Amino acid sequence: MMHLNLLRLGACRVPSRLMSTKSTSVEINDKTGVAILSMCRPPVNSQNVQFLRDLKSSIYEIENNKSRGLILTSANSNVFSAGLDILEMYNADKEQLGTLWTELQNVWIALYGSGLPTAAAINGHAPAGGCLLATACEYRAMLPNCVIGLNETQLGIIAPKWLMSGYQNILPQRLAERALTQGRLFTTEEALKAGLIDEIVNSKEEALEKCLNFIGTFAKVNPLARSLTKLQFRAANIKEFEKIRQKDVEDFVSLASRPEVQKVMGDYLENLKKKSKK
Ligand SMILES: CCCCCCCCCC/C=C\CC(=O)SCCNC(=O)CCNC(=O)[C@H](O)C(C)(C)COP(=O)(O)OP(=O)(O)OC[C@H]1O[C@@H](n2cnc3c(N)ncnc32)[C@H](O)[C@@H]1OP(=O)(O)O
Repeated sequence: MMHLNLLRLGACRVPSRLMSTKSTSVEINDKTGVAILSMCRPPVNSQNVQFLRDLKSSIYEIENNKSRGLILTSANSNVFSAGLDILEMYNADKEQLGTLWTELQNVWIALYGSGLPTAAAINGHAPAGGCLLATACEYRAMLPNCVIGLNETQLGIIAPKWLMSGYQNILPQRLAERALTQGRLFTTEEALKAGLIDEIVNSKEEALEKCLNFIGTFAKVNPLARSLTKLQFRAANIKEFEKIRQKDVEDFVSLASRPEVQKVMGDYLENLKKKSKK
């Protein structure tokens, strides 16, 4: 209840500090100390190089400002994030592909490895890279009638191990393996049943409130002890990722630049465009 009141106050009277980049905005409520990081790259928060750089710098800024927690959400009305910007991968040269993948890695490690309590207010669809961001957080509240999941195999591509880490942290091994091999997109209701999200909410405001309440559960816990404990759970995945980081970029570039993969991207884009014009 106290957190709810603080949130309400935050909407009107409590001073808050604002920071923004071209495609993100951050509001830190001075009373709660919690930062709300909104992704705002219309129409679907697709992840291009600039967007990923903005996201990374906002995450580090929040971390360096000693905020009490980070809530990730979207400024768009029905999409949390549509994942990697396929337009930026299609017909791109190897250098551009390498840069895109490096920036995706940078954002993931910034969020997954953050010592702060992190929560995702998933106010829209979260396929592929959108799911990656949500599952890098510690808690998820999601609106009904949306989808979330790692659908890479449906696109004929493979999500590398680090990209599956968040998923594997959350889902039982058997379920994670099945969902990843099927490239399954879960509806909100299925995601709750599977444990991929923590709560279904009726509005973005309620999602933010639930996230704030989650972060509030650590109010009496020593922040350093909390953070080190969290990172102990994540250390093996982070270490594994650091070992293969450069090779992973090379593998991605080699896969994504193959003519048959480029053709899949072109066809996929065309279908997306046809669908959006209907
Ligand atoms: C595809 C092959 C990639 C091969 C590379 C190898 C990679 C290996 C590891 C993989 C790791 C991450 C992969 C990814 O993240 S790939 C991206 C996967 N994303 C998706 O499959 C989501 C696609 N989008 C949707 O399903 C829907 O857009 C939505 C998110 C459910 C929202 O639906 P909507 O009805 O609200 O909006 P819609 O009309 O579909 O779209 C509006 C406009 O946005 C364009 N658009 C949508 N998604 C993307 C995207 N990911 N990249 C670029 N552009 C996108 C869409 O085309 C519409 O544009 P326009 O209005 O027609 O111009």
